Amino acid sequence: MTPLLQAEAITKRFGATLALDALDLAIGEGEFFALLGGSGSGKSTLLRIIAGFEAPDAGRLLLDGRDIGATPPWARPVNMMFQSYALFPHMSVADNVAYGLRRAGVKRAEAEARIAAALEMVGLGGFGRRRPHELSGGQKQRVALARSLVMRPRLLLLDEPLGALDANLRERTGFELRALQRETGAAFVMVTHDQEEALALADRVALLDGGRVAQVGPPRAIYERPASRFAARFLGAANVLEGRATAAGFESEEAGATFAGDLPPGTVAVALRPERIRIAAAAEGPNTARGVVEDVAFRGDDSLLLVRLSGGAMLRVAHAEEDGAPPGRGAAVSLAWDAASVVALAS
Ligand SMILES: Nc1ncnc2c1ncn2[C@@H]1O[C@H](COP(=O)(O)OP(=O)(O)OP(=O)(O)O)[C@@H](O)[C@H]1O
Repeated sequence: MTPLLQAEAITKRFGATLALDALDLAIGEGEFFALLGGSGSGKSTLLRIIAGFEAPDAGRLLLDGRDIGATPPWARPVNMMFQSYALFPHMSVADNVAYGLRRAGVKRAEAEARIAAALEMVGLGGFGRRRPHELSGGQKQRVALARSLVMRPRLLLLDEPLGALDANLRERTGFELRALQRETGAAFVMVTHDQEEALALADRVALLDGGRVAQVGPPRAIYERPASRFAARFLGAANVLEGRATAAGFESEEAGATFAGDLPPGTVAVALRPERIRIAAAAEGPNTARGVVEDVAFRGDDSLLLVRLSGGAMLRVAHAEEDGAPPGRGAAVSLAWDAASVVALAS
């Protein structure tokens, strides 16, 4: 099957800055896709290139297998919802939503029906006559969404769609975005720097680093199996321990531990999630370590322990509430984990 959108070796420079570095990506029909990365990783630049607001220096952009490099933004079946929402303050909600339809020459009766349906879809039926300043932040965002959806794009680009919302509204809006995506059947491509948001919402996540895709896959797969030190640290803040592969497994001097498991020869480091480490009665053999608790932070469901290992490395350990009171600061602890929890990193 041809993917809806393919980016092939897209490169973009701004002066001396390489914003996108021969980036490859494929997005499927009706997929909820997240572009995740830190500041300056190239997320917004990629979004703007897909929308057609920016031209790449090299590489191709294909939609349904056809090159759309020369297609102007308005002629692409793509719509972008900006982080600022970019509503026209002097226009009513309905006129804001109507804007694209007018420009596309859609007849009045059809336009009115589509505007009403789009406002209904985002839960703003009856708000058509209001002005943007008479709306809350969440409602403004819905208007911006309705304005995009009314154009029936095949691909909707969302720049930090939850960024301006408070914590309560973020969760609700996240679920609503997914429902809208299923309802419309459009592919959604969301930019975010928030890994939790990307993992929670997207069918697939591309982790960007320095203008390249560091890893791409379904949330669970990239969370459970980060491929590199960067991915392991970025996604769920795993512990990353350096060492070398030996006959016994993977020896980490800084951990004072040997990691045994399914570790390929090219392993340069291992990742171990805080919630996969348990306090043990004793530390003997592989997949165990000793250390001293340096600090404890209560987090509700669990406590996060900072444990200084005998080899010198600091390990983050999640101690579940149901396992009783966590050891206190200064306590000497033995730690253990299952071989299956050790993730081999090749770079
Ligand atoms: N118009 C521009 N002129 C010069 N440099 C730019 C321009 N747009 C982006 N850049 C640079 O390109 C790189 C990628 O920027 P981009 O905005 O795509 O990153 P981002 O991942 O979206 O970051 P953020 O999360 O901070 O928005 C950055 O180093 C940025 O400074």
